[in-house]
Amino acid sequence: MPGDPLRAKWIAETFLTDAKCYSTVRNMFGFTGTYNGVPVSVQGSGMGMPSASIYAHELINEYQASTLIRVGTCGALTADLNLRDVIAASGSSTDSNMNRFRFDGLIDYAPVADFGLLRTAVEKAEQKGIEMTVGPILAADAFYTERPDLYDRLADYGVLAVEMESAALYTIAARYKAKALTLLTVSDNLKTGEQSSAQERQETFAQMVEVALDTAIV
Ligand SMILES: O=P(O)(O)O[C@H]1O[C@H](CO)[C@@H](O)[C@H]1O
Ligand SMILES: O=c1cc[nH]c(=O)[nH]1
Repeated sequence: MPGDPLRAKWIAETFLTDAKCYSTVRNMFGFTGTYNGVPVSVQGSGMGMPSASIYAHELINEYQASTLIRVGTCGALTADLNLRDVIAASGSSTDSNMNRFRFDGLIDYAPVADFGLLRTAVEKAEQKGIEMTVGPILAADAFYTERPDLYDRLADYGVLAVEMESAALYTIAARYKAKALTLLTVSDNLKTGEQSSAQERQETFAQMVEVALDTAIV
């Protein structure tokens, strides 16, 4: 599940065999094909938790999807991370109100990756010689923050990067007994101001997507 529907198209065309487009609703493309002989779908999720929540909910509850792997981009919160680094999100803090609403504001629910998927992704990355950093991230409602000080504070607590979907994905998967994982490529570094080029993004996406697909079919 990439956020960008055109990335879904690129993944289907580049990595899947006999991929067929099953949905163009809202231009949020979805494709099903096979990867190493195993049926796999790739579905855009859009940007942000409200959009991604709809696709995750329906994939699980209406199409019996049991494994959801997000392949996205993120902004690094620490200067230690370089552009194009690949991250596996073990857990996802959020500033979204969705889970506060879910738990009446009484519980700070901790959305986490499925451990089996995370372990498999780490193994697959190691086998491919792809360096992958595992750790917690932030799923933010807003792309443009007016509180960079809070991002610095999160970094003090080990939070690696910010994106906009993972907390909802992990929560919905947990709720409906599916497995979920978020893999990310660092496209920006919020501390250094570096940004990767379109060409660089594409090259690193390939590594991240291969790890995701190898993990999905185990
Ligand atoms: O590259 P994708 O998967 O869209 O992910 C990141 O990019 C978008 C913001 O530019 C947000 O969706 C964020 O989570
Ligand atoms: O800075 C960034 C880069 C990608 N995605 C985000 O949400 N933030």
